[in-house]
Amino acid sequence: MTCHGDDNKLSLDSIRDSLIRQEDTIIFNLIERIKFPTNPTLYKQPSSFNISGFSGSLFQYLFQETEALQSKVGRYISPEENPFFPNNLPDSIIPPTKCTPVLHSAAESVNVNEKILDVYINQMLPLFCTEADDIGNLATTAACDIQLLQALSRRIHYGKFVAEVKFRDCTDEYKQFILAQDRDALMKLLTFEAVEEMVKKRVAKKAGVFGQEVTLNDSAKEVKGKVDPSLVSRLYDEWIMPLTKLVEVEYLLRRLD
Ligand SMILES: C=C(O[C@@H]1C=C(C(=O)O)C=C[C@H]1O)C(=O)O
Repeated sequence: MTCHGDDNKLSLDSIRDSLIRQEDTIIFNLIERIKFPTNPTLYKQPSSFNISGFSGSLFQYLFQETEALQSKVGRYISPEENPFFPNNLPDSIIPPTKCTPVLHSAAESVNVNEKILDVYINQMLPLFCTEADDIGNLATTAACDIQLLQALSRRIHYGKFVAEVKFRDCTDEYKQFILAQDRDALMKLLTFEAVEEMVKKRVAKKAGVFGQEVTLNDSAKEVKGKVDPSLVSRLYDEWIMPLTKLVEVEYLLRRLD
């Protein structure tokens, strides 16, 4: 994890630049995941496969084991990373970094990964993937899921950094609504519709560019891209940005604790 430099360099522009760069990661991981069908067998609880001592789905098993291994090598030392299965994670063998904490200590209690996982399995996958099982590629499909879910989680929980900067820039305005525990007022104050419109347009454009088939035959006819740009824009509009703002509100409500 890179330190966010000294606090003076922390700005809304620098945070937004990171969100823009994270669009690439999300779109490329989405393109990789939708190579496979929904693979409902992966997420069926309890699993139709015999996983000794485990009652969840095959996907939960794979994801929990992956997070446990990543936790051992320090993934969750970074305030940018939030686990999907935070209970009983093993300690890191890597010592904590010497970065000056940017976020309020209450940031650790803001985790919307349960919502992210629910939306992902029940709404996103059926929207982007064909409904079928591909039993021969369960592990590869799950690996794509984990990469994409961690990219989505990192982006959505970046809302903590956005909220911290907005709080520092307009402390008095935010303080009055935090003390009143006024969620609606906080949501209104932190929302920038013009920025959201640019995000939706930019991710659609990126999806079109990143999803292109590249050939050496210049006369080849235009083929359908790997991912529907309008669906990527909808992903941001209906889930990613609202969940990011939810993280912002939840963080702000705890900012004066
Ligand atoms: C992330 C921000 O806060 C809100 C959420 C946005 C998003 O999720 O992309 C964009 C603008 C704001 O409505 C921001 O102001 O940049």
